[in-house]
Amino acid sequence: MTVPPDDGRAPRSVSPDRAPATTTADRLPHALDTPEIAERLRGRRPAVFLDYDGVLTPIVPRPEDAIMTEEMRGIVRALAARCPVCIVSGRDRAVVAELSGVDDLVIAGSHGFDIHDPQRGVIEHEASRGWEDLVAEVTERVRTAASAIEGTQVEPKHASVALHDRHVAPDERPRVAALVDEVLAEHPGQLKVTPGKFVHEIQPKIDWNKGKAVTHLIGVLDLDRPDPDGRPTVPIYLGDDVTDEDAFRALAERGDGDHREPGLGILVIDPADAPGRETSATAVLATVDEVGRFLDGLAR
Ligand SMILES: O=P(O)(O)OC[C@H]1O[C@H](O[C@H]2O[C@H](CO)[C@@H](O)[C@H](O)[C@H]2O)[C@H](O)[C@@H](O)[C@@H]1O
Repeated sequence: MTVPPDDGRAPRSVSPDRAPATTTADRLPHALDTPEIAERLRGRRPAVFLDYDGVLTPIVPRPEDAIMTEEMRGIVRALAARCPVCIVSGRDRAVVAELSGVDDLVIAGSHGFDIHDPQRGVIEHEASRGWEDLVAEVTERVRTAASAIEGTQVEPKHASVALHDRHVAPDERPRVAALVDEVLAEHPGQLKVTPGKFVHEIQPKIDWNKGKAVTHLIGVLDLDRPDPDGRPTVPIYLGDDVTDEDAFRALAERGDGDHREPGLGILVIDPADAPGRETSATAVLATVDEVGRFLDGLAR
């Protein structure tokens, strides 16, 4: 295992019994270097949950250009032939299916609000519906107001609206934040905003997130039961964003005093870019290429 430089704090381990609740990105072991991950998976089956942007594709200037490469597609398909694989994205699931070119996987789109399994169809849950009119109204409001701010991009989604400001002049970005605050204030208690990479995600204020979606999927897909070879399942979640922390936490909390295998959270980030980033992940991968190598290793 790679041990970060000694600064007086205990080094981070991927072993669940010694893992603190959170750490910082620069203190995480590297997922390709640590034998502890292979150890945790020995005699067990992985179930892999994959965020899309920043994990399966690099972050690019325009959302519509984040197309998964043929190579990554091949790796994901090979992995899906060996174990359960689901994509869990902030994007709409139809968009994930289109950009990834993979339509035979379980996809939890719209931050887990909209889940679909090619075998079971739409997977219902407590946050599946009831917010449609609110989201439609807010999308229109944001679209109209954002047209006055140069460089904004509005991405309407199934259960949210994303207001991108990557191409807004830095001194104009406070106007975007003020617009988001205004919209939230117009719907007291009904909306929440989740931060992302140069994007404000306005969603219904419902206690639902990627962590809850992953936990729900583990139940629906019956992953807490041994597989046909009698192996227990270790869920693994790979993500790069703040919204992925809900999933890291959900997996870290599993197995605490119950019969289930605790999961592994893998943060995809170059720790040099965000050394102080607090995380509940258990290991790190620095790039999308490293994600490919890690998944390729799991698929063999
Ligand atoms: O949960 P994810 O699959 O990671 O999706 C998060 C958001 O990703 C997209 O926006 C981000 O990636 C774009 C392409 O690299 C980039 O141009 C943008 O600046 C990023 O914020 C997507 O457009 C959003 O809807 C997702 O919620």
